[in-house]
Amino acid sequence: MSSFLLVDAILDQLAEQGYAIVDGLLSDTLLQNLHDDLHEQGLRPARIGQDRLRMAEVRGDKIDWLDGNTPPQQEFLGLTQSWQEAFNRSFYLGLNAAEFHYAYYPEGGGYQKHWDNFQGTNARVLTFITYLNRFWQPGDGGELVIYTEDDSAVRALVAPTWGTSVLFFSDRFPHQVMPAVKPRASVTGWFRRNDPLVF
Ligand SMILES: O=C(O)CCC(=O)C(=O)O
Ligand SMILES: [Fe+2]
Repeated sequence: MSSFLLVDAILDQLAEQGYAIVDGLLSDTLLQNLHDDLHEQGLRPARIGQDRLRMAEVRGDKIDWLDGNTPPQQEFLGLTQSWQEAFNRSFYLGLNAAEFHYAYYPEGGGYQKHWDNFQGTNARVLTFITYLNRFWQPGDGGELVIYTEDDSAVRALVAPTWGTSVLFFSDRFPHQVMPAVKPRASVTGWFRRNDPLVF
């Protein structure tokens, strides 16, 4: 499927179920270049919440924010701009910013169940993840578990395989990363609505 049709598929799935799972949104070349770029960056242990505590038992990944300082980051961020416009056109979301980071979970790393907004904020509107694990097999763990909005059951289970992309409305779905048997890499980020009146 062409990437234009995939964006349409994402819009349809988001409208119908609040989340979308697609394969092939990014070209194989871009996936490879992002993968190589991730491994060249000096990733740092991720921090939790506004107090920026580091708690490896809650969240085991290392991250590096994309600032567009390499060609694959520039290409990726350009694509996210066009998607942001499509999301705004379809859903009137008023998205006006986006942020993305590489994430790398070492062997055994996971991320306990959480929502993606810090308490008392709702700037993160849409969560986006693309996985960069070429040889992921059943049994390697690291699945993304998306729970129902009332947090009563599992809604979807996503294996973090090469080129799989996931989007969901950040405020609606609690989710979790199961411990990975092998190191697990991704690009993760958020389309945001930053309130211009709040400083
Ligand atoms: O990598 C994933 O599948 C999800 C990551 C996540 O939930 C997060 O970074 O907030
Ligand atoms: Fe999350």
